[in-house]
Amino acid sequence: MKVRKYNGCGNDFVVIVDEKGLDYQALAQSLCQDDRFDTDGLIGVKQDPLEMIFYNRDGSRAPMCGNGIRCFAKYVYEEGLVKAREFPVVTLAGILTVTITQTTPFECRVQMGQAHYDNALIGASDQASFQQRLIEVTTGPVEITSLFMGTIHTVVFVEDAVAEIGQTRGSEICHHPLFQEQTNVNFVQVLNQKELLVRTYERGVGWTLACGTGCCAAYVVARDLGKVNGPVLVHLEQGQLEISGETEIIMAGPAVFEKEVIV
Ligand SMILES: N[C@@H](CCC[C@H](N)C(=O)O)C(=O)O
Repeated sequence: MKVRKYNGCGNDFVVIVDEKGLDYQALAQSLCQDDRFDTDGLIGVKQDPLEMIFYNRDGSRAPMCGNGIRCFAKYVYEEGLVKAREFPVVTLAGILTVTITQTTPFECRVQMGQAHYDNALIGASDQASFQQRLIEVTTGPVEITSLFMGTIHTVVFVEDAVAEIGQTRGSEICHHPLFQEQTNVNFVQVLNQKELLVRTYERGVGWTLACGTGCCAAYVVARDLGKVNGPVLVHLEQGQLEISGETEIIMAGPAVFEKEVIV
C-alpha cells in the first residue's frame, strides 16, 4: 500500500486510497503511530463522488478536518483525480467546496459550512447553554463556549494560549462528562481585532500544532462576542490560517507533501 504523509500548518496526516474492506480504525492506529509517519490523523481518498474519510490517531472517526481537507485537495489535484481548481468534497459534515488558489506552494480555500450552537450536535449531556458557560476543572472554574463547526469544538479565551500546553486543562475539558463524545479544545488569545493566536488539544490526538476547524470555531466565537471584526489571521505554532465569512465560514491556508512510503 502507498502511504503519503502531508501536513497543514504542522497538523499531519497519512493519506491512502480507499479500497473495499479497509479497516480504517486499525489502519489509523497502526499507520499514525508508526515511527515512519507519526501523524495526527489518517485520510482515506474515495472517488465518484470524491469523499474524504477521516480518522484520528487513536482510531476514532471524526466528521471533518480543516487542515486535512487542504492536504486531501493537494493529493487529489496533483494525482489528477480532479481537473478543475474548484470541486466539491463529501465529508460527514456535509459537502464542502474547495478552491485551489495557488499550486506552488500549494494553497486552497475551503467553504467550511456553518457553525451551530446546538447541544445535540456537540453531544452535550444536558440541555443548559454552552455559550460562556462556567465549568469546573481541577484548577478551578473555566468559561467555555462549545459549538459544532465541522466537528465538536470548545473555545476558551485566555491571556496566554501557549502557556496552556503542558497544563491539564486541555485534556480535562476534552474528557469532561458534559461531552458524551469528548470535545476538541481551543485556547484562544485575542491579539487584536484581526488576529488570534490559537493552541488546540484535539480529541483522539492530544496537543496538535494546528486545528483548522478549531481556528474556524475560534473565529466564530470571537466574532459573536465582539472580540474580532471581519476576516482574521490565526497564528499557529507552524504557520497561519485566514478565516472569514458570515454564515458560511471560509478557511484559507497551505498544504505540504512530506514523503511517500510503501508499506
Ligand atoms: N485537526 C483537525 C480536526 C480533526 C478531528 C478532531 N480531532 C475530532 O475528533 O473532531 C482540523 O484541522 O480540523
